[in-house]
Amino acid sequence: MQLGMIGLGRMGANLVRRLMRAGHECVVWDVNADAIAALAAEGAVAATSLEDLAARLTGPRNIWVMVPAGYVQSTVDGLAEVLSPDDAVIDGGNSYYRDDIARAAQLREKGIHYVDCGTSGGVWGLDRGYCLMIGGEDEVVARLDPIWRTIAPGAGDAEPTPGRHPGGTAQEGYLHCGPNGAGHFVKMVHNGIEYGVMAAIAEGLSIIRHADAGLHTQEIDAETTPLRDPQFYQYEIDIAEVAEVWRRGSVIGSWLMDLTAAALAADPDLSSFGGRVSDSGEGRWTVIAAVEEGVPANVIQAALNARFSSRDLNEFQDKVQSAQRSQFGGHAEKPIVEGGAADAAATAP
Ligand SMILES: O=C(O)[C@H](O)[C@@H](O)[C@H](O)[C@H](O)COP(=O)(O)O
Repeated sequence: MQLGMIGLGRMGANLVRRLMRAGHECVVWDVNADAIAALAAEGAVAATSLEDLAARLTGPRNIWVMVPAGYVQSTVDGLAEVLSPDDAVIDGGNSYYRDDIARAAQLREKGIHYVDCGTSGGVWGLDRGYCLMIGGEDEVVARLDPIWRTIAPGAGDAEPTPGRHPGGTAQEGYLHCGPNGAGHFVKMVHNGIEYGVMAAIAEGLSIIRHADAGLHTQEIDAETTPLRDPQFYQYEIDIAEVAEVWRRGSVIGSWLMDLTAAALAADPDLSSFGGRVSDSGEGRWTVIAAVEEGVPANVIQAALNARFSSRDLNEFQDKVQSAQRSQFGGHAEKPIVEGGAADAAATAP
């Protein structure tokens, strides 16, 4: 099948490679001419502009957009000018589902189809395949089935889910979730879950890493809150090895655990990271949806807040709390002791 690809960054380029490996023809365009040339050298058809991309595709055209979030709308606007009725635009990025609904309506006025596709798998997807969460009209989603089937992982050697009625595409790694926006809605929540799982693994490993706190009590001067029971925190446990053993048959073994173990094996102290955890919006949107639906989402919201705190966005409110303690009790902030127990108030009056 023929597909146009706009945006040849890590995700877009690897999608093209995976499609070409399976014999699909890809016509590619990017603002970066080097990225186009690299894929052309691997067999893709190079386009020189949006107009040229459209001219090189046979109708009805199918064009996948894989550009940074801030460029999706301008790309859709540009495509609206060069495409024809029954052509289809697929947004494979992490767009907000409400934007999908608006973009689908915008293109529908010209008879152009819009499909939102949450694409999970990151830089590993070229070989592992990408999990696809799709939103759009039935007919156009069905027409793109050869594309979904190629990009998705397939059933592979995963055992069928016991008790599940066989059939459908979910077992192949792609799912038509509903009308426009539904694909990105499911991907949004997927990423919210991702925040929670990541945070839980990170917190657990940090608790184990600090299980040596009782060995450092002598370094803590009288100004700090003492560790209440230092005899219970005498463990120097290699967390890289813990992450590794958790990969082997444990309940919490997962791809995120695999990646965590790989990161710790490469750099046990994670010294190349500053610990300021970014976010691209998906967690915020998940929490907004949860609030608007009235659904408790304690874990996801806490994980999102932890990301904000990691970037010192809590700094002023924490100063306010220290000021309040100072005001009502004359309490001073205690110094932070490297390697000591967290400044718990367990023994403080
Ligand atoms: O499923 C995936 O492959 C990932 O979720 C992918 O989509 C991306 O790595 C996140 O969007 C990062 O999101 P944050 O920047 O919000 O952590």
